[in-house]
Amino acid sequence: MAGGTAARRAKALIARLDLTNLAEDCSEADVAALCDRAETPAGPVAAICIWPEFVAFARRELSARIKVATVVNFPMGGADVDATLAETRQAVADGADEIDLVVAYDRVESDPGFVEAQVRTIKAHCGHAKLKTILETGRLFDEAAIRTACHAAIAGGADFLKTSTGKVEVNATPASARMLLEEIAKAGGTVGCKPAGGIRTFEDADGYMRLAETICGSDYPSPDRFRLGASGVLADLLAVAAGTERPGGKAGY
Ligand SMILES: O=C[C@H](O)COP(=O)(O)O
Repeated sequence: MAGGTAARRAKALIARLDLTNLAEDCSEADVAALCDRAETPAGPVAAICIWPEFVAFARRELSARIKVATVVNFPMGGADVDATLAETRQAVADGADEIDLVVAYDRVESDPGFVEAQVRTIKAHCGHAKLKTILETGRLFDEAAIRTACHAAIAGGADFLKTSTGKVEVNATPASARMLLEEIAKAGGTVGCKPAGGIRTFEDADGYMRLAETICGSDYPSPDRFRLGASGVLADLLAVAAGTERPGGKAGY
């Protein structure tokens, strides 16, 4: 790949990044540092993704051009719908622009209608906020279950399909992202896609954007339709964008 191309793609990936800190011990100081990092030398990231208790603080810290995303029913996906609804309402009232909902993934195979209804109910209370549905693909039994989860979330009105929480053994994989993108394409290509979890390098990130371009078309992965959820890829993307030495001693482009 030519250097200029890699640098351009790294910048494009930064503009599509949900810069994440969902560490158990995340503090307000960590969120303040995340807000600072979100305005990068290569331009702003798309969003930061943080725990709900930090949404109001982050909204005050960040310029309006960077979205605040938060998580509900996270990470297990097992809370009842009323509890998730309360979390969602509070997050929206606090200024969240995007809600990342863990769907009831353990019910996908036995009762996909429950997942569809869960998504529809939460979506109805998102107001202006976009709803990203975390399918936790690494915990779904097989390809058929992943595709069923996609159908349920899309039917429920999801704005995005997101692969993973980043909290289980198997997070985003090219195979799972491909399934999400294929189902999005079949449904008309308007729903967004967010591979998340375990994305650490420019090559990982760019591979997902290339998949999106291949499956949904070169115009598909705009920042309002394609995101990457990652806590640990920004430094590598910045190094590739700037043509400087990459973390871990990888050769620069
Ligand atoms: O939603 C995004 C994920 O939680 C981030 O996972 P990661 O820490 O493996 O990058």
